[in-house]
Amino acid sequence: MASVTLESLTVRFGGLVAVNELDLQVRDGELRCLLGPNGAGKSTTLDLICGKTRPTSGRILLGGTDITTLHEFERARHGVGRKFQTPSVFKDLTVLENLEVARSANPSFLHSLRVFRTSVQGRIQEVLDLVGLSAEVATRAGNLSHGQTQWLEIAMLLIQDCQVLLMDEPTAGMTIQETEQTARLFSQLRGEHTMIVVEHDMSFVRDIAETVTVMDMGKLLAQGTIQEIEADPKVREAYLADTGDEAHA
Ligand SMILES: Nc1ncnc2c1ncn2[C@@H]1O[C@H](COP(=O)(O)OP(=O)(O)OP(=O)(O)O)[C@@H](O)[C@H]1O
Repeated sequence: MASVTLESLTVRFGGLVAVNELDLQVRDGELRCLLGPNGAGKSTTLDLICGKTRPTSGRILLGGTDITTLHEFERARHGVGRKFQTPSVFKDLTVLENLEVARSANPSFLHSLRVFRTSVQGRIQEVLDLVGLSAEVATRAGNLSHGQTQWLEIAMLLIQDCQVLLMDEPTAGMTIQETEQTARLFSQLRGEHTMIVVEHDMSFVRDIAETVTVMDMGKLLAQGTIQEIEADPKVREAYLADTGDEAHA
């Protein structure tokens, strides 16, 4: 079970309440889009879930387990993976070497046994196929395109068996083709992983969205299908007018 539940989650930075009594429930295997204007608290919410930031109050549950007080590395061991806006791949290593390093960053008992090496290699191949990097195994990560670098970083989370994928603006800087390929990848990951995706690209959100959550000033502003969200006057006022995307709403 990898559902994510936030209960009245709050974090203060001095006088600023960046996330304010946020309640959120994301089902096991769901792909949830998180929208909102700049400074709404979206990235901070991901920081709270992965353990980079500690809440002032409230609870975070993974499945039935309260992970609120766990350190970031302990949450990673529970399968929580975070992809930041700036990719953190090793540029001097090949695609394959990056995946091997990622795999060894989360060693399990079975992983270290020789007999399982073939299955690890099989899994690496499976992940490479999934993210579309099979032809690039020997390419230095520094020579990948921007989109390929993002996919490699996602592959590094998948190879660590992350059940929960927290993605912060995964398509930022991508070409239209790369964005479309990322939408296809996310559709394949849906059902297998619980995903929370912060995005500003509304056409991408329309392609991938099931339920959309909109935040504003640290609070939940609206939640529903993309059609409901785009028709919601509160959302149009607080957010969509800013994205230049209101014509589609
Ligand atoms: N470590 C921190 N210390 C102090 N203030 C912070 C910290 N992290 C975030 N903030 C503030 O909290 C608020 C929410 O920031 P956050 O980055 O979560 O917004 P966001 O919705 O992700 O915005 P954007 O779409 O611009 O990335 C902002 O006012 C930000 O300046």
